Amino acid sequence: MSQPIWILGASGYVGGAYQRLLESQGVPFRALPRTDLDYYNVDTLTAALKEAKPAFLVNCAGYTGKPNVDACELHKTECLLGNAILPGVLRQACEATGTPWGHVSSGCIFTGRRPDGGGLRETDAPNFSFRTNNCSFYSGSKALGEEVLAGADNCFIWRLRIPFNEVDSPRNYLTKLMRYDRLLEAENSLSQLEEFVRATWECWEKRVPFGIYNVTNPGAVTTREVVDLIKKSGVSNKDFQFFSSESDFMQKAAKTPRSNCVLDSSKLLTCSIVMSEVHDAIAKALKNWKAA
Ligand SMILES: NC(=O)C1=CN([C@@H]2O[C@H](COP(=O)(O)OP(=O)(O)OC[C@H]3O[C@@H](n4cnc5c(N)ncnc54)[C@H](OP(=O)(O)O)[C@@H]3O)[C@@H](O)[C@H]2O)C=CC1
Ligand SMILES: Cc1cn([C@H]2C[C@H](O)[C@@H](COP(=O)(O)OP(=O)(O)O[C@H]3O[C@@H](C)C(=O)[C@@H](O)[C@H]3O)O2)c(=O)[nH]c1=O
Repeated sequence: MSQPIWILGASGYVGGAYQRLLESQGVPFRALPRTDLDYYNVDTLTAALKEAKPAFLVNCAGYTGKPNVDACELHKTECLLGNAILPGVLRQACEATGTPWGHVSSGCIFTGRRPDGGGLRETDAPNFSFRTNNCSFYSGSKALGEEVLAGADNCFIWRLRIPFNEVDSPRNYLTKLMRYDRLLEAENSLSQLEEFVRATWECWEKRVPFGIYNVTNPGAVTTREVVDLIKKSGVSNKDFQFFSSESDFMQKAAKTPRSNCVLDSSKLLTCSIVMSEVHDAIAKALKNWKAA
């Protein structure tokens, strides 16, 4: 029998969804918190991988900032360690031991769309990063994390983007929109959390080629469209107020700019990994809305 899958960052929002998925599929796994294994130490991690020989490692560990990425502006060391250094440590240890693995990256290393109006692809260079000097510290650190993984053997880079599902929670994009006093009008790709983890797991199950994948629900949605879906569902009938512009948002509610972007997720589809259309996924979450 193959060895259990390892999950780093299993105690987090994304890692929790991974645990639920593997549990539901009866796939043996080990959740490895930092307190049990110092996975930032390349020698410690390499030795542990050599001994346990996991069939696959999923990296859901990273530094996101709480309640949102504004906090990364105040915790730059943690942010760099979790998002830029850690992927390099994992690469070194996984390459040394021949361990296949997947890394949860973020679509927030992009802004806007492609110049031709299409969604940003896996082949496009990040345009919201320290290199382009227009980003939040969080986005810059995630783009560095991808740079560190360029050309890595045996590695998937999965880009998640503003997760949501049907469970009311401060980490859920739908909850955030219902709780913020005022909203930023923007166009974005989003990832339904359970569809994201299922799609990433399918990458490994189907042995699709290693490399970068945009793991977002096909299509794009504006904040106003999401608000309309919320109202239509009856989950909230709040009188939603909007900022007059991005600079109004920056002045009144944010410490650092946000990435608003549209990703093209067709590469995933070419591997026969299907996610539902984004408006449908939001409507479904709202239809099944429940307390945490
Ligand atoms: N949530 C989001 O909106 C999005 C998240 N992502 C990415 O997904 C990954 C997981 O995010 P999410 O689950 O939301 O994050 P959480 O903060 O909920 O969980 C992250 C987990 O990472 C581990 N960890 C390792 N180093 C650190 C550190 N320095 N500070 C804090 N936690 C650390 C912890 O697990 P333990 O203590 O068990 O080791 C923690 O539970 C991150 O890489 C993030 O960049 C990408 C796009 C959107
Ligand atoms: C603070 C704030 C945000 N917003 C908008 C901005 C943005 O479009 C959306 C989410 O912004 P937040 O500040 O809540 O979340 P933020 O921390 O920017 O979320 C990001 O987290 C990291 C971990 C990622 O990787 C990103 O993909 C994304 O999910 O809500 C408002 O409308 N009003 C507000 O008052």
